[in-house]
Amino acid sequence: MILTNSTGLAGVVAGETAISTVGKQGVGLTYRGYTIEDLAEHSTFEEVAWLLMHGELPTPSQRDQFLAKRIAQQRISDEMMSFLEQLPDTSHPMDVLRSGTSLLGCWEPEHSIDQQQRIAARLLAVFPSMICYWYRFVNDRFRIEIESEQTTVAGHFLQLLHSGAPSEVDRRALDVALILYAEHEFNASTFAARVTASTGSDLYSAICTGIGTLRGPLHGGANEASMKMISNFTDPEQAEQGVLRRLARHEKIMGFGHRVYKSTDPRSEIMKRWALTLCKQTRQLKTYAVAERIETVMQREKGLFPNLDFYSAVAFHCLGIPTALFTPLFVMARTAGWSAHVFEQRSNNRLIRPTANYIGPSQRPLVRPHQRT
Ligand SMILES: CC(=O)SCCNC(=O)CCNC(=O)[C@H](O)C(C)(C)COP(=O)(O)OP(=O)(O)OC[C@H]1O[C@@H](n2cnc3c(N)ncnc32)[C@H](O)[C@@H]1OP(=O)(O)O
Ligand SMILES: O=C([O-])CC(=O)C(=O)O
Repeated sequence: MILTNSTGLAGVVAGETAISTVGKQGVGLTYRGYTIEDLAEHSTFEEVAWLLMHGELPTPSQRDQFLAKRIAQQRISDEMMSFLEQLPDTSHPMDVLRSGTSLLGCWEPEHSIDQQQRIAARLLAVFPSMICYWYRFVNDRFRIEIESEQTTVAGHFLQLLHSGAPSEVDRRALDVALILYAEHEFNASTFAARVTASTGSDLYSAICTGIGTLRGPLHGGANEASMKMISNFTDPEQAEQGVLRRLARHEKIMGFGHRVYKSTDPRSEIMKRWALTLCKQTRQLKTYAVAERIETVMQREKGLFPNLDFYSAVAFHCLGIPTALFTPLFVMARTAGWSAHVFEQRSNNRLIRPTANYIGPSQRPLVRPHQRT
């Protein structure tokens, strides 16, 4: 038996994957052999989702069919709308997505593994509709039309959120963020989803597992937490003092550090450029300056670099996206990666069930209730 005392399974190889490489020798990211830089420059989120779930980039006709299917599958039923309207206004949008996924699993269950690609595509198409319908109902008391002429997830999401077609720059900025968020090897939520899949469970359950695991601030919740922190500061000097005070209290600064990358997160460099473009466009250069100063202070004081969540938060903010919807955007993208991992797990499955090193009391006689003090 192999025993590891690595807390958090750091550095432990927990399986094999052909989907992505993260930080080989501490740097770089590829999806199915393509670098993240090439994909972010020349591809689209829908092509990347196809690549992850099918293993190869789509041909032009496969891509067009996938886009057409996305439009056909973005609808939500009257029952779903009525369910969303009944949720408490105070619900966290991640809880809304997790519950919506569960319900969809009741209404459109996965009866056999042949349906897995169709269900994954349906989830990718329906999440923007689900979250925007709920968000606009709760905040504006307005029942939005779910149909839009947008062919992409990014365009559809922005159109439903803002009740108007996004500019091409805005749509592409979100599209690139979705590409960068789509997949990341055995991160916590993907690994959790694979554990669920390994028991022979259905795809909806694995996605619910992923959403629940992603929600925490040490993982996907960090983009929301980053923005809340950035918003506290009105200028770079105030940001520097604020971060120094937090570090002195041994607090973590959300959006910094990574388990696998050692010197930089390659996705952050791409997202930082988009954040600058969007901050210029919306005249929010002060927000960008605050973010850059936090980056400088973290590098100087802790030798830590921003991860994807940090500048994504700045970019999403400039796109007019409410902070509470930042982590749901991560879900919309990572559903492609989670699904690809579930398919891969299923294709060569063995129950994932490690063992624990027992550190509790040694065997002892039962103390009867009247003897307990
Ligand atoms: C897309 C994503 O999900 S990326 C991750 C998003 N999460 C975050 O941004 C949350 C903030 N970051 C962190 O909490 C961590 O860096 C993690 C969870 C990402 C990685 O954690 P681990 O590999 O377990 O590193 P760990 O938390 O043990 O940190 C190692 C040391 O660096 C410090 N450190 C790590 N990240 C940070 C941070 N963001 N702020 C301040 N200190 C930090 C820790 O305090 C610890 O210091 P110590 O050795 O003096 O106690
Ligand atoms: O890989 C990780 O641990 C976290 C991460 O960056 C991701 O899931 O995108």
